[in-house]
Amino acid sequence: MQSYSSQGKLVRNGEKNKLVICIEGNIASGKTTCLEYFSKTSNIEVLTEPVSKWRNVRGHNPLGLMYQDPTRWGITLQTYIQLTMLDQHLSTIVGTLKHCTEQSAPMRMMERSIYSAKYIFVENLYRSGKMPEVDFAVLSEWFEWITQNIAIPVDLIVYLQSSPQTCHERLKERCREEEKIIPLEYLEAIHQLYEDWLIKKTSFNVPAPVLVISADDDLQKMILQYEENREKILSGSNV
Ligand SMILES: Nc1ncnc2c1ncn2[C@@H]1O[C@H](COP(=O)(O)OP(=O)(O)O)[C@@H](O)[C@H]1O
Ligand SMILES: Nc1ccn([C@H]2C[C@H](O)[C@@H](COP(=O)(O)O)O2)c(=O)n1
Repeated sequence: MQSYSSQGKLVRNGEKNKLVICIEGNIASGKTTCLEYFSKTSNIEVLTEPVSKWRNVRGHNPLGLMYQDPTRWGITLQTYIQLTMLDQHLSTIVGTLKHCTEQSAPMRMMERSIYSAKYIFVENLYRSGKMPEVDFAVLSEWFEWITQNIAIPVDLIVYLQSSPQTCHERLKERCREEEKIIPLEYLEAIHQLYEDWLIKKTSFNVPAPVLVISADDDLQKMILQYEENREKILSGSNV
């Protein structure tokens, strides 16, 4: 079922009252770990990035191909990521949420968003000279059509702000096959784009208030920070 917003954008039925929180941050900054922690909370639907799809679409691995040859495969991966992120933004809550009551509206916590896919990763490929101008133009046309015609509400962005060095250490520990060739400079470029977007707010539209959590700490300290910020996060507020 669908309807239209006051701006004429397509809206999925029943989506209007649901809080949407996006967890943003560099590669291996701890987003999935954060989502796992909050998945134990009642009434939260957690959506991690569909990385398994990016590694296997009908037997092909666009994530691996992109790291091997970004100029050739960047558009392939990013087109697919844009589709899968849109699918996540629009998907309806599945299954029964733990202890869901009528008084407390269900909440969705997502890893990243269609916005960071474009403003961070596509932008990085383009600025670093690894995405041909025509590929960038086509992706931009798609992104603009989607965001102008479909309501993609986000209520709060939680930015896990971490140093590129920390991410590099964690990435090596996680040891995802495709990512073994990622140099520190790549994480530095992604970090800078995130800072310009969410901290300095000088690059692109920020679709929601931003709550910044420093993410260089060990796991125990991160849990303390999540608890300190729990109320803000669950009410979709950064103040
Ligand atoms: N606060 C932390 N301290 C140390 N290691 C961490 C911390 N948070 C996550 N990790 C580890 O770092 C790696 C990347 O974390 P992950 O949550 O997968 O990051 P992301 O989802 O942002 O890519 C994983 O191996 C994870 O176990
Ligand atoms: N738009 C995107 C989003 C993610 N990636 C890459 C970066 C990582 O190698 C992998 C998963 O990210 P993580 O959750 O570990 O931060 O996908 C990309 O290239 N473009």
